[in-house]
Amino acid sequence: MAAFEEMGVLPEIAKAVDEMDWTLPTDVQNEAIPLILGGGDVLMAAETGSGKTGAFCLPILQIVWETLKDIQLGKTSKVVGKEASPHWLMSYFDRDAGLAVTPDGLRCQSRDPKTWQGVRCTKAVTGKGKYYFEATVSDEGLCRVGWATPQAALDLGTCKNGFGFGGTGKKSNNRQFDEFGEAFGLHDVMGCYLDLDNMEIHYSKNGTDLGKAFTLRNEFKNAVFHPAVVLKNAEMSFNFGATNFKHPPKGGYIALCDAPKDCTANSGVKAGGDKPQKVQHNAPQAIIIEPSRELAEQTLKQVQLFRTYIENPKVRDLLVVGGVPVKDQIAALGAGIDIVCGTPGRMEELINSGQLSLQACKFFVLDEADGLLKQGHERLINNIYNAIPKITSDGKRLQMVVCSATLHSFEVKRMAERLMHFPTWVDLKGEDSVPETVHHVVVTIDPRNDQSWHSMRRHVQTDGVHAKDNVRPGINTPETLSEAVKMLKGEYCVRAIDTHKMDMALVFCRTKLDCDNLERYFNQIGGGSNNRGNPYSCVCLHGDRKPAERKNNLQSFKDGNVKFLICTDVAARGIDVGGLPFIINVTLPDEKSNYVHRIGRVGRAERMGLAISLVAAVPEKVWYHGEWCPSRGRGCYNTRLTTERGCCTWYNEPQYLADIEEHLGVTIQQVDQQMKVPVDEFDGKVVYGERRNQAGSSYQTHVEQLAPAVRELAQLETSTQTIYLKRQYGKEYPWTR
Ligand SMILES: Nc1ncnc2c1ncn2[C@@H]1O[C@H](COP(=O)(O)OP(=O)(O)OP(=O)(O)O)[C@@H](O)[C@H]1O
Repeated sequence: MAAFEEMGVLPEIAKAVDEMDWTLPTDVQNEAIPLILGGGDVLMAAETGSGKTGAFCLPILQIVWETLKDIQLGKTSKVVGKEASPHWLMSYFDRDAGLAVTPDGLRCQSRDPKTWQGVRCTKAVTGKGKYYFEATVSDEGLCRVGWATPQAALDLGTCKNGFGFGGTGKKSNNRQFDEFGEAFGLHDVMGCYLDLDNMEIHYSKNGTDLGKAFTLRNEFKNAVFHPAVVLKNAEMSFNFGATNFKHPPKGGYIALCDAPKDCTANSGVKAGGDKPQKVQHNAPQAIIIEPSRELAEQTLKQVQLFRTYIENPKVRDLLVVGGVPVKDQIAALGAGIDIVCGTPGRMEELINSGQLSLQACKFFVLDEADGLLKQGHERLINNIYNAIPKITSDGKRLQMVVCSATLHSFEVKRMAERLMHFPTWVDLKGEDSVPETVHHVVVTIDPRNDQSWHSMRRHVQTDGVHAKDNVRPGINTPETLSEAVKMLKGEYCVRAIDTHKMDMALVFCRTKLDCDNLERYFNQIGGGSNNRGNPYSCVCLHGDRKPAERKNNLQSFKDGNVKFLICTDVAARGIDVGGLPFIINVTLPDEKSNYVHRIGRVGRAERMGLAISLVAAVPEKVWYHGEWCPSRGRGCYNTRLTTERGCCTWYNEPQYLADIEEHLGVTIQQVDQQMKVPVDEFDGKVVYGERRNQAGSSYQTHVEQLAPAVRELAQLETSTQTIYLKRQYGKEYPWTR
């Protein structure tokens, strides 16, 4: 049996995985897949390129398919068993689709803020007797509780057959709402009394009698009465008498579960029966949120590969990202969708407009969660979370999966504590770390020592922050040195490419303008963008490029049509380019976790990779357009500092480097201006982009290194034995000499 199947993965999915050449699960997959399949919340904090995407997509796809299969068959075996249960439970079948019932049948929840969602009990009383049950408000919201005949509308109290008492202090029957008792809310225990001998319905609140609410007309003489509730964005728990009541009834009332056999009736609604569960088309089972369009596309692609052999029913997925016409997404939602993967903005738009319903959602995934929080999406995450029913419509608990290579931030932990349900950390290192397959080095650029910029005839166009300053060789003002850093960085970047004969690399710049300038420079020195032999052929990926261009550029880089992808941090997280050998950081990110993500674009799936960071030894003045900048950078020439209401700041790279080193607990290897990486510095000679050589090329040097220690050990062993023999036998043996 294939390794993935042994973990409980469906054979159809395992076959697809096999065809992707994934013979063994990665460590994080080994831990996370069974946890998610088992129904747990998971925080996945494994390093970049360790296979986290598969670790959540695969089990989610499997559970979504299994649920669809159950719906297709009109039942789930577990629930059918419950419906036939001798106990008094809220019904799985006799309910509105947007209301969820816990597997024990004693708690109901609806998270639909707009419509009422109702449910009846599996059992009922009829004929004679006085019966009691308790309903406790276990989460804020609107609720109406009471008694209903099988003919009643699930929206209790809106037809003649349903009798309800609502939290606003109103009783209702046949749409007539009248003041009664008093309002009730969170934690209040409502006593519901049905007196079939005197044909009356009473209520109590926390043990205090509120009096008679209804007198039942003669037509109800032999009617069947089920406990019933209707909720709007609320939750109630029920006790039909299986456990001790909070406020035991007086006056001859008995618990419903003690009702004599001849006075009880069962619900007529069964699985696949006259009221099949409605499937809401625009209500997917899984919502996956990604911080960028590219990442959302990539994750959905993974789902699509996994579902290659999944049939009958098929699992339908949808990409929900901005920058493309929303009408296609609405049409797809209307036709029926099971898994939605997208970016926060468009997702919010569709949810708020009611086009995307969260009623059937059972998986809420936040990929690159720390990135989403840093982008300011906490409010949106909370809103979505609050709108999803915490108990899914088939009685299971909502599962949350949160992942990133850098999850160890206070914000993520706080969010996890608030939203997740006893999450398990799948965290192989316990801290943010760099995979062994990533070699990372820094090159210091010091224009005071390297004065080649004095006589540069051609250089990358700089970003213009010093346009109004007097900068020229010979005066070592901070502004001149800053301008020199910008000029030198272009040269060092080209030198890194030449030295390592790079023909595929991601190049990270700080701003969109820096990306555009570097792209132009690469094309200039390489003979133009149309030159097929351009050794520096490149495209850009950043937020100012149109979605279609971004998509094409990423694809042509992945396909090897261009050698370099010059990008901002938009491509730092998650982007997976198979076997990418190199990245260059033209400027270090000011956010230390982004360093981990950027360099993690190499060294993925056991391939070796090299990351070179160019670090200025002197401060560099750079653009910093905040919300105070009216154009947010476009055509902005305000070169004053932010402290003077301007849009520039001094960037201190040595400080950022120190922060990154402290965060990772390592000193990053420095290399000289020629950027040669010593071959024995890491684990022997490696070929970047190729698979990691576990014992191959470095084996020889290992033997040489260990030989003296082994010789010493052998000598110690000999002398120990000699001493033993001498002591034991008191004379020298010839072979011990
Ligand atoms: N079991 C496996 N066997 C072989 N390759 C795998 C396996 N799992 C994942 N991969 C490959 O490893 C690469 C990295 O996987 P993935 O993109 O899921 O990493 P990640 O942990 O999400 O990284 P990041 O933190 O950068 O987003 C992908 O190319 C993927 O196809």
